[in-house]
Amino acid sequence: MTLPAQPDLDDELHDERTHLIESRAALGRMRGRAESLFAVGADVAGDPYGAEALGRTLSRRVAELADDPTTPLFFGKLDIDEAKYHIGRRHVTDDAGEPMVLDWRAPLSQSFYRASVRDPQGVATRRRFGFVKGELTSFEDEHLDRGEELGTKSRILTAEIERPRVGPMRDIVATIQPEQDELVRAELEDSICVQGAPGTGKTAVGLHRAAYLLYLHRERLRRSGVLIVGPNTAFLSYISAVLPALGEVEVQQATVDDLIARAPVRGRDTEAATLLKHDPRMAEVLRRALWGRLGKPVEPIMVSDGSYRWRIDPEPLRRIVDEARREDLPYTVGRERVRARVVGLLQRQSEYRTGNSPGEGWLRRMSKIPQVRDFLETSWPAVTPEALVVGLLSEPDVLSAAADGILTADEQAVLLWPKAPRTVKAAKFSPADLVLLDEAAGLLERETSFGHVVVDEAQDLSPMQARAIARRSEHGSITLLGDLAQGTAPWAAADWRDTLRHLGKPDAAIVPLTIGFRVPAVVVELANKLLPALGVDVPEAVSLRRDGDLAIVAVPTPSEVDAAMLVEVTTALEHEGSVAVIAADTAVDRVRAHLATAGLEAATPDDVDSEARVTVVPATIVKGLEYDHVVVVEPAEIVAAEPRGLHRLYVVLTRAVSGLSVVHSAPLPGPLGPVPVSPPGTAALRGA
Ligand SMILES: Nc1ncnc2c1ncn2[C@@H]1O[C@H](COP(=O)(O)OP(=O)(O)OP(=O)(O)O)[C@@H](O)[C@H]1O
Repeated sequence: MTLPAQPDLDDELHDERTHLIESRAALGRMRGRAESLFAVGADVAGDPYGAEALGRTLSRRVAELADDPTTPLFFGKLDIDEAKYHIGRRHVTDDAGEPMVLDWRAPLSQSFYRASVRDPQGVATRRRFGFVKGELTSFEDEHLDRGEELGTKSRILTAEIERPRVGPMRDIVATIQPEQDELVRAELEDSICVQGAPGTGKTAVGLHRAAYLLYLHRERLRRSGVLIVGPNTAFLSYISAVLPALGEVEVQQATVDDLIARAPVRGRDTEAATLLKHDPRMAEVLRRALWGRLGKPVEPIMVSDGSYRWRIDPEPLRRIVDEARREDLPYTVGRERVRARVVGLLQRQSEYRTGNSPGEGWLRRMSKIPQVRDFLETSWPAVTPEALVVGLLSEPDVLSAAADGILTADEQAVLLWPKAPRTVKAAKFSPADLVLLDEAAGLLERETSFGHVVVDEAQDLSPMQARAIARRSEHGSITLLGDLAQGTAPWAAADWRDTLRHLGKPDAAIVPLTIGFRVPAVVVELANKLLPALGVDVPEAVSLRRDGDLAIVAVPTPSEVDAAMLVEVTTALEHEGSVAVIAADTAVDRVRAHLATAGLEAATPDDVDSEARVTVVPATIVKGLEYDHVVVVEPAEIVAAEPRGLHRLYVVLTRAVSGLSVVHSAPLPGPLGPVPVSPPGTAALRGA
């Protein structure tokens, strides 16, 4: 490793700074050219549609070329076969088109992440740059050709992961680790499932994979789209800046609830009904309820057409219905096919008798005549997802016919609404009904499929939610990210194969990530005590971080908890970085009020741009988030609040980047046991 301390190194640093200034200027010119093209775009495009499309492309290009002066334009350099390549966030070329900075996703850049002494990939020297607020301040060389390799001991990697956290998530392009890079650069066709302990970089990997795939398959994925699914809006706003910083401005982000929100939620369910509605058996019940609506044609179709009479007997009608049914099409598509075939039979009779081919108008008229409409209404009736679900949940006969042999009588009773709504429109759907509506909609019509879907915190997907995502990725691939130990939903997965099956990707590879970049070793050690009680088989996290503090603060009575919390918050505020107070949901208002009386206004977790340094976060929202210092209030209360409370506590205890304080008056939940007081890091037991 070399540091820029000697004169020749200073010269090198100077040269690198010059290259940075010149690259920024070149990027500015690229952007200028894109902006002037954008300005004249409307004039050169031949028609309004062309102008619109061109305008969109050019404005996207302008946005992609934005330069953020606070982040380095390049962060690394490769010395390969005497040639030198700077690696950065996007391609920058000089006026002659010669590369000044290579995009980190370019094939050549892969060696920056993967080359090693054992497999140098032609790299003689790998250089990493240290930056402060966009200013180049240092560099670090590994002369692979001389057997020098730093791995995770890189000073620049250490500085990056120990950096105090503030605000939203940042990209990790400068320090992606080899095992992460393999996932980021996996083929578009490959669906993968990443099982990783807290802070192992799953979210980071998923977002960088999206950016990588968009780079490599730009046109294809722009057409089909890339979707990121996260657990809640606080999480989505936390990650929202990462892809734009990588130049990707068109990726959709949504929660599963957003995806399936086809009706307003106005109703509630019992816990038992919610569970049942998320059960994959409901897919079969709905399927039967829908297809059970088909009727056997018994009447002929007889049509008077001017001086002609056409007739189709029940037998050919039955054949048409049976054949269309066997084709296994979405219900609505099948219905239209039946209509078209019936009209086709009428057309053939007409051609045979008149010797002429009837025109478009005749065909349209025949497809709408009452006889054809009535036939369809009895043998393949029109239905909406809402009508199907309302029928199932409010008509005992419909439910028992569809659920026979699938749901017990008791289960059916749990599902049935006490009173049927007067009309389908008046139905009050619960959140769980929305998964049924989405399933029903998927039976009726095919969803458009994204080219790639990244699903974060996937351990909490119910089978029915997984099916909703499967419908949106039928022709695409998936990156599934999660940690079975962090499963808090009642239907949380115990085995990734089950989730993958529901997602329609049963053969996806399951890949572990085990190096923790967030949580200090002393805190990981505490959280890991919960693992044996969580009932899942996952590898423990191994923290890269030797720094960090843990304090367990015991107070004698509940009334003293808030005061102790305030002391921890105030102490944490003496250091750089964000501070979060995480409490049981029911305690959040009280905690917030206590902070306010001390003059500390606290932000809410979805307000990532807030000036406030302290955020109060309900335990149920904190999944996927991280804060520099975390104060956990009364763990026993967090555990008691829900059936999978220990899993929730595991999530809560693994949010801290530099320090964790646990404040309690009730005994700590069993598995936490005695607290470590020895190195690594510092752990302290405080108490009144
Ligand atoms: N290669 C890396 N270099 C620098 N920082 C990294 C790297 N990988 C991950 N990190 C950082 O570690 C932290 C945790 O990453 P991330 O949130 O992606 O983990 P996760 O596995 O999704 O965690 P959780 O299970 O808690 O949701 C983030 O601050 C991220 O930027």
